[in-house]
Amino acid sequence: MSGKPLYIRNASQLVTLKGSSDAPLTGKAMEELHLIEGGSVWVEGGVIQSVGTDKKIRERYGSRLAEAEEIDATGRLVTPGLVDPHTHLVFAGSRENEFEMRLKGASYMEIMNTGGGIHATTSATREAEAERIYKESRRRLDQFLRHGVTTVEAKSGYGLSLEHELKQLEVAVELNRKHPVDVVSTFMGAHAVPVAYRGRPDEFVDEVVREMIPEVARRGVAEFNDVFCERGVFTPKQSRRILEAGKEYGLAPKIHADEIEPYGGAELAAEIGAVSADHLLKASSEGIRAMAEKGVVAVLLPGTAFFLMAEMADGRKMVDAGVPVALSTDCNPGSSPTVSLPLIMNLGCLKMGMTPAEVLTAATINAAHAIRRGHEIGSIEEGKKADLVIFDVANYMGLQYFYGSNHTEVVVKNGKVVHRRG
Ligand SMILES: N=CN[C@@H](CCC(=O)O)C(=O)O
Repeated sequence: MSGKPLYIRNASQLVTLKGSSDAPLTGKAMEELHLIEGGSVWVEGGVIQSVGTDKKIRERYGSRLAEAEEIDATGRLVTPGLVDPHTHLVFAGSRENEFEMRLKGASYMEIMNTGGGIHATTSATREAEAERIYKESRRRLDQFLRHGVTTVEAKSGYGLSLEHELKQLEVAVELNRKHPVDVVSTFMGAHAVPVAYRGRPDEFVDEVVREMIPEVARRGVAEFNDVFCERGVFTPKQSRRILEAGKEYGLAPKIHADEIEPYGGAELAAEIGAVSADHLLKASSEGIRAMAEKGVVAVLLPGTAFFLMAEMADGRKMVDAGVPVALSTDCNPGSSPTVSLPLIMNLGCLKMGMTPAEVLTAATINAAHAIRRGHEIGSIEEGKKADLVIFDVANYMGLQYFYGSNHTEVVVKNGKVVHRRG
C-alpha cells in the first residue's frame, strides 16, 4: 500500500491499550488503557509506525511533516477502531411486526416457535437474491462504520440449508472484499431447526455435520462455526457434535450459550475450547469459573437484553471472576436491531456494572481476541493495522457519560480516512 503518510496529532487523550496483543485482558488489567495526553500517531502503508506524545512524533518525523496528511485531534479522543465480534449482519427483510407482539407480552421463543423470529428472517433471506441481501447488508455496514466500527464478525444462519447458508456467507465474503470495514465470517447453519425438520432435529444436525460443514470449509467462506445451544433449539449434546465437527474441518468454535435459561452452554464452551461463548445471561457460576480457567472470551450483548426486556448478563461478576469480557451489538433483525457499539458500551456501564475503561477494552482489544484478531487490531501499537477513531469528546469517560449520541468524527481504516462526519 502506498500513498501519503497520515499524521493524527495532539489528541487530548489517546488510548493505546499497549501490550495486549497476545491474549485478551482480564480482571484489573481490563482497566489499564495506557493513555497518552497530547497523543499523536504516525501511519504509513496502512500500518501504525509510531505512537507517542506529539513532541516525540515531531522529533522523529519533523522532516517529513509536509508530505503527510495531517489531522488535528486537539480536544478529541483517539481510540483503536471499534471491533464488533458478534453480528447477524447478513439477512434480508425486517421484523418490526414482532415488536408490538413482544411489547404485549409474547416472548422471543414463543414468537420463534410459531414460525416467526429466526424462521421469518430465514424465509425472507431464502427468497431474496444475493444482490438484494448484499445491498441491505452493506447499508448496515455503512452505519457500523459511521459509529466507529472498523471490523465486524458476521454469522450466517438465516439460510438453514447448504444452498442458502452459502449464499449468505458469499455475501459476507463479498462485503469483506469491497467494503472498508473488515467482515469476519462465521458459519451458523445450526441457528435453528428449520420448520421442515420439526420433531426431527437430529436429522438436521446430521445434515449440518455431514454436508454443510465440509462444504463451507472446502470453499473457505468461514473461519468460525457457531451454534444456538438452548432448550428447544440445539441441546448441549447436539451442539458439541456440531462444534467438534467444525473443529475437524478447521472451523474454530463459538457458541450462543445460556441466553434464555441455564443450559450448560458456558461449561460446554470451556470443555471444547471455544474461542468465545456469547450471550450468557443465565450462565451458571460453575460455567463462568470454567470459562475463566480456559480463557474463553465472554461476548456480552446488553443491547439484546435491553431490547428483549430481559435481565442483563452479569458483566461485573464475569470480569471479577477473571473471564475476558468483550461487548457486541448482536446486530440482527429481531432481538437487537442496532449498529451502535457505543450505545452498547453505555449499557455495559449502566446496566452491567462495568467501568468506562472496562467497556472500552471490551469493545476493542478483547473483541479482537474474540475473533482471533488480537495480534493485528484492537490496540494502537507499532506494527498493527492503522484502524483508528477520533471521537468529539475529550476523554474516554466522555464517551460513556454523554450517552446516546454518536460522537464519531473521523474513522481511519488501514491508514485511510474512510469516514469524516459531515
Ligand atoms: N439468539 C439467537 N440468535 C440471534 C438472534 C437472531 C434473530 O432473532 O434473528 C442472537 O444472537 O440474538
